[in-house]
Amino acid sequence: MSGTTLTAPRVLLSATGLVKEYDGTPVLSGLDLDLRAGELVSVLGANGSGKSTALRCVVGLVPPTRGRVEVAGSQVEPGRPVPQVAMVFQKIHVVARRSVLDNVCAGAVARMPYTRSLSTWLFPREVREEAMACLDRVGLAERPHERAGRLSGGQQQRVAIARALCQRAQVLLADEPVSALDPAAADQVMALLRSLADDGMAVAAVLHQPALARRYSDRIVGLLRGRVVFTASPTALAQAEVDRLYEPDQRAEEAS
Ligand SMILES: Nc1ncnc2c1ncn2[C@@H]1O[C@H](COP(=O)(O)OP(=O)(O)OP(=O)(O)O)[C@@H](O)[C@H]1O
Repeated sequence: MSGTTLTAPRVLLSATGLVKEYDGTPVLSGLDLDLRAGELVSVLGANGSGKSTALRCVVGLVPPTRGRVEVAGSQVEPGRPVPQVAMVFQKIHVVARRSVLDNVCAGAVARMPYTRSLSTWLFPREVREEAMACLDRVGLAERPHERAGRLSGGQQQRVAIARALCQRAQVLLADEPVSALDPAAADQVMALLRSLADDGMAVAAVLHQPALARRYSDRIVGLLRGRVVFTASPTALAQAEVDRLYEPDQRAEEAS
C-alpha cells in the first residue's frame, strides 16, 4: 500500500427523481442524473425524449413537477436558477450588437451590486479583466472589441461559454451546443468543453452526434421517453444500446 488515498470526484450537481408533466403528460418520468467535477457527460436521445427539458429543469429554467436538484450539496429551490450552474444553447444567445467583451462581462451581472448592473455599458475594470481572462481561456482574446454578431457561429458559441466562465459557474449544461456548427467548429467546441471538464468543471452536453459523444465524454447517458435507460463509458457502451434510442418502435411508443 502506498498510503495514497484515492477519492471519488466530487458530485457538483445531483438531480433525483425529476418528473415534468405538461398538461398531465409526462415528459420526464423520474430522471436521476449526477454530474461530478472533472467529467464530461453526454446525453443522447431521440427528438422529444426529454433531453432539453431535463437540462432546463436542472438549471432552473423550468420547475420540475416533482423531484429535487442539489448543487454542491445544497438543495436548490425548484425553478430558481443558481449562479454555479450555467447553460449554453444550440441557438446561440449572444447580444449581436454588443462587443464580445460586453457579452462575456454579462456573466458577472448576477454578482454585481444592483446599481452597477443597471449600467452594463460600464462594467467595472475588475469584471472586464476577468472577462478577458475568460476570453483567453476559450481562444478569443484577440477580438474583445468586435461586435459579437460579426463572429462565426463557432466563435459565438465560445463567447457564450466564456460568459458562463465569467459567471464562475462550476457546472456547464450545453443543449445541442454543436448542432448548428460545421464539423471543424463542432470539434473545436467539443474540445473546449472537454478541456473545461479536465480543469475541474462538471459538463453535460446534449448531443445528436453519438460519434462526438464517444470521442469526448467520460460517460454517455441515454434517454428514452423521459427516463435514463443507460449510463456507460464510451468504451463499455454497445452500439446496439445507442441504436435502440432511435428505433421507430421505441419512438412510436413514445408518441402513444
Ligand atoms: N413548454 C412545453 N409545453 C408543452 N410541452 C412541451 C413543452 N416543452 C417541451 N414539451 C414537450 O416535451 C417533450 C420533450 O421535449 P424536449 O424538448 O425536452 O425533447 P428533446 O429530447 O430535447 O427533443 P429535441 O431533440 O427535438 O430537442 C416533447 O414532446 C415536447 O413537445
